[in-house]
Amino acid sequence: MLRWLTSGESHGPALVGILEGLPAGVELVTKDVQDALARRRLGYGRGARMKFEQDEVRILAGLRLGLTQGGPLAIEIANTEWPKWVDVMSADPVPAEALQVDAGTGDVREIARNRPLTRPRPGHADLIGMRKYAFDDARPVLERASARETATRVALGVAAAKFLEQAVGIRLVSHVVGIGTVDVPEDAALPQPDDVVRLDADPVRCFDPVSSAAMVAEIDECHKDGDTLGGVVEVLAYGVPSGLGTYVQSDRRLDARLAAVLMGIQAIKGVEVGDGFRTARRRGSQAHDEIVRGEDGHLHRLSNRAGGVEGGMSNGEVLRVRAAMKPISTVPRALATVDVATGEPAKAQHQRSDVCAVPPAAVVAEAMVALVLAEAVLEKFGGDSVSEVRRNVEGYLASVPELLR
Ligand SMILES: Cc1cc2nc3c(=O)[nH]c(=O)nc-3n(C[C@H](O)[C@H](O)[C@H](O)COP(=O)(O)O)c2cc1C
Ligand SMILES: C=C(O[C@@H]1CC(C(=O)O)=C[C@@H](OP(=O)(O)O)[C@H]1O)C(=O)O
Repeated sequence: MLRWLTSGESHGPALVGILEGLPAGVELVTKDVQDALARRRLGYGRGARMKFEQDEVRILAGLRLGLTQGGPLAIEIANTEWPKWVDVMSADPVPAEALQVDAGTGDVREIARNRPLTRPRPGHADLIGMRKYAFDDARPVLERASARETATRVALGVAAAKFLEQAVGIRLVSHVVGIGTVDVPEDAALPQPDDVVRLDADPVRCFDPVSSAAMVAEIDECHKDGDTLGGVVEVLAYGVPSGLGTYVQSDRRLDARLAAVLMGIQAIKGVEVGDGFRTARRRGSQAHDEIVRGEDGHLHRLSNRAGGVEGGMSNGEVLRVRAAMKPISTVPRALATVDVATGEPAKAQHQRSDVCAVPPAAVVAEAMVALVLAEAVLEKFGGDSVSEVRRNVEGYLASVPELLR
């Protein structure tokens, strides 16, 4: 059983992630996590915070001399901006003067940090979080609802991805297929895992240069208009053996589990497996992936519209899932709201924000797919060490009858 949990606030001293159930013997070093976190910070349209804030990674437990030990992996991601937040986010009570609106310095940023947030943003968690947890200030809501938390999921996802590659040969890659009104053409080439360097270099993590330029132009236009954008990301997993997940119980279906973790990412409002919504508009003869026996004697598909999942199980083709992200809710041209301290109409609170965070959402989605695949691999094959899992995978593949291969 693989399970994970994250903790931490957006402006707290550190985020912490725990991943339990990973076998021993996964090769992992701190730099692997740092590289993935750096990738999550990329993306044209990200706000000022991404420039000055640094993630400081410390692997606290579960790893020794570059190998997982079988115990829970604990990763801390400290925030270099913490000194500015020690009073506002202090775990223990602080003297009232420390929280006064300008704390005596006259610094506008400090005033903004200390001021109670009472003008909830439509589309963010502010209003309902205040109502539900009985807060008169949205600060605690946005601190935990913030997608800063996704840094932890990306860190844990690195460990899962390393396990998948080393034990099973599964490799993942993520990219952006839509921002605003710009979509990558349906017949555009799919990136391979080794294309990650090219994707990192693209301003919007898009594999199609023409679409990428149009996406950048749309972000520029939107920024000028004081507005924000969403889009669509895609995750591909190569080398997934068939038989992960099952049709026998709905909550054990691989597609259901992928959808749940993708929907669990902040601002994701839709998920597609394979051609998803496009498949729904096709006739059956154009929707499914016909089966043929190739010259090698093995069964092959003539297409992969299903995205590598049939009957809730991986079918051995490339796994392909998409997630749709709504536009950022902190809209600079602030939306109408009500100041809940006075009951008066107001403009929603806005200090700064990303204009578009679709590229980092792709990296987060990839991490979540890695975690679910690692969980499904361990469920199907079991094993307490990488070598044991590898042996079990090989044993299963060898046991598949000739005519079903
Ligand atoms: C990587 C990433 C970065 C985000 N950056 C911002 C941001 O700068 N400002 C903002 O208002 N929302 C941002 N969001 C979206 C909010 O976290 C999200 O809208 C909020 O949690 C409410 O979404 P929900 O209704 O899906 O929970 C970001 C989301 C992701 C995944
Ligand atoms: C810090 C990150 O993303 C943040 C996610 C976020 C939100 O509301 O989700 C709002 C922004 O923070 P702030 O409101 O402080 O400017 C983003 O910068 C990150 O991804 O590391």
